[in-house]
Amino acid sequence: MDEEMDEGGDEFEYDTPAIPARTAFRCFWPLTRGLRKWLLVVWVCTVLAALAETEAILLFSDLTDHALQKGSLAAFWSPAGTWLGIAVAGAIVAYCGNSLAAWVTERFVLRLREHVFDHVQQLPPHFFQRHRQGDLLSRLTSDVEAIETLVVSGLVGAASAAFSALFYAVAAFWLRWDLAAATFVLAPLFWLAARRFSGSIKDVSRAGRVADGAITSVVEESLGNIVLTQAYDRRDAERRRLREEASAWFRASVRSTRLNEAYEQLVQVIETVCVLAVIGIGAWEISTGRMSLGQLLAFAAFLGYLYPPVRGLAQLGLTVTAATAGAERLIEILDVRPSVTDPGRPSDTGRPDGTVEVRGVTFRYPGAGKTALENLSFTVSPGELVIVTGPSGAGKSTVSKLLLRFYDPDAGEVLLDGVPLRDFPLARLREYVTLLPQETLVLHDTVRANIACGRPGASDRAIEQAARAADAHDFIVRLPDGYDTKVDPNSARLSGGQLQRLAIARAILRDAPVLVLDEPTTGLDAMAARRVVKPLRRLMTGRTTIMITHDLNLAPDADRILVVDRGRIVETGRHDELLARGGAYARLYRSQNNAVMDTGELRMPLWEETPAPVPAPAYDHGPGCEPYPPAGTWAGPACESSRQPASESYGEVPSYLPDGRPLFRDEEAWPAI
Ligand SMILES: Nc1ncnc2c1ncn2[C@@H]1O[C@H](COP(=O)(O)OP(=O)(O)OP(=O)(O)O)[C@@H](O)[C@H]1O
Repeated sequence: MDEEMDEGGDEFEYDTPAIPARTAFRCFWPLTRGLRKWLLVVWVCTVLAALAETEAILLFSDLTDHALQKGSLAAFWSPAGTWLGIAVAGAIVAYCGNSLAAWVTERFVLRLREHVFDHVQQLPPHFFQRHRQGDLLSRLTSDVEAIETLVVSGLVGAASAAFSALFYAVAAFWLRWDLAAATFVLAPLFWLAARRFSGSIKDVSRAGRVADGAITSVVEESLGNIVLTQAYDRRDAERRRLREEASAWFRASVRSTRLNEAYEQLVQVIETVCVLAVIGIGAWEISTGRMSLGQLLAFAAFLGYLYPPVRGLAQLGLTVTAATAGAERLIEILDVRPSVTDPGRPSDTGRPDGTVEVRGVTFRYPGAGKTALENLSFTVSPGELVIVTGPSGAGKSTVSKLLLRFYDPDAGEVLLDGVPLRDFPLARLREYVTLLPQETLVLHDTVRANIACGRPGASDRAIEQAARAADAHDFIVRLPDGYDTKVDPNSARLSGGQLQRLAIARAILRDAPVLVLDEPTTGLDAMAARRVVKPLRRLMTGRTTIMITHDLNLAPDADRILVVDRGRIVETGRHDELLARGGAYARLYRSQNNAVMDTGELRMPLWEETPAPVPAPAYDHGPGCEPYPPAGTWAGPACESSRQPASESYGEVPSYLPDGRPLFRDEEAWPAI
């Protein structure tokens, strides 16, 4: 991240705050809307199943005392029949309840995942720059499942366990209240044991989740950079990185198992103490004739049934505590607000003509120390091509982010046909303003779907016309399945230039009145860049185009060029005017011409370079700013040889190619589609 980020602090880079389970539960409970009646049914089923068990135990006591002890078969049939009936009914109820519980649980997970995913998709670009992708993935997958344990299974489990425990306890008290009271004295031991372990289990589970996210991040980053890894033989370094994160996960995982196991064994011991107490007291009661064997066995059975829910309740506390660690990580993301939202009262203007006005815009990235744009103003009329250029870090891409309304300016306004962007519903605004970003974005889908996402529902004919206009049709039909060939972001099947032409076809199909092109030829080799220029021209025809670029080959065609530096416009004019002025643009242009040739024959022979010792005049940004360019950064050594008085070198700028073709608008109009 940039220096200013460090100065300003990072709004996303803090430890995940600890949240009590109750708060986490309240945060996600609203998502159970519509499912709550089913939760109630699940709960009723659980209660009925517990009632059936209770009745079965009482019947068992009856059978022991009347059929077994007295050896009477006649006393067997009636309670046995009732028992069987209750067991079958209980089984059906339990089956229905458990199946319904699984349905409710999965629906909740589905809903939660969509909710978080939808939220994440609205977050501003800097959120993704400051969060590791792998960590986000882990939050969207395993942490989402953890919340389910907290909200749905946790709730149903707690209610079922509480009611089962209550029934068995009431039945035990009903059988022998004094014996029950004696054993219940030991019940708090379960609670004490759970309490003793809960803090450590939460810590270890939090550490495990963080490590899990880190592992996914390392794997994701490493595979994403596989060429770098292999070319620089970074396998050991990457393995070490993975090992570090995996070791953290290993430690957390082993510790978690140890804690859970220690808790389990402790509970077993407590249970044994309780059972022995019951048998001891029971033996004494039978010896004094105050209790029958059937009663003692039934009592022991109730205890046997009572402990799992009591234990479950205590265990549930631990599970919920562990799940809270996942909830904290999700809440941290859900608390990040999107930087822009739909207007309360959207403007109802129709399709705009495409006049874009940036009026006195100042903008600073959230958490950044310095402003990225400072009082920026310019207007682009429908059909005009304006190039925004300038040195790296000047604020060019930030302009594109404001034009697409990824952010709102801190001061000033961006307007489309005189209407502030914040008054357009976001979906409509992005129909009117199309971005062709620097990195070619490809969906994991067919070529056809990749183009069609410019205008969902477009006919095959329209898709093909767009592909033809983007000079993509020919290579598409040569693909194994033509338009139905699957491509993906890492596809080696298409070259950078082909992917770019696919993106152009998509933009042509979208047919927006305003186009924002962010470095459309950057990263392409000379041949590929040349093949992209024609389709680009077709795309731009008749639209308001704002092209952000370092590559000044298209500059002669621009109606205006804005040179931006440190967030301000430092020069504006047409290509030839600016060259003639001999200021920042001229130096930029000259430095580019002296740099690596990147678009081959597109580069125009603008002047004969004659070495001259005259230093380039410094550009003054105003009070407090360094002269432009700062020594040694702007017009580097490559420019030294070509510095010369502006009037001499840029007086006559050719506007035709050597072969007589005019620069840029040299094409026949492309038929509209
Ligand atoms: N997400 C961000 N958070 C904080 N500062 C940022 C962020 N993105 C960019 N900046 C800063 O804002 C300034 C303008 O950045 P911007 O990306 O607009 O420059 P640029 O002119 O497009 O550069 P380049 O030509 O290298 O792409 C730079 O100082 C940059 O460090």
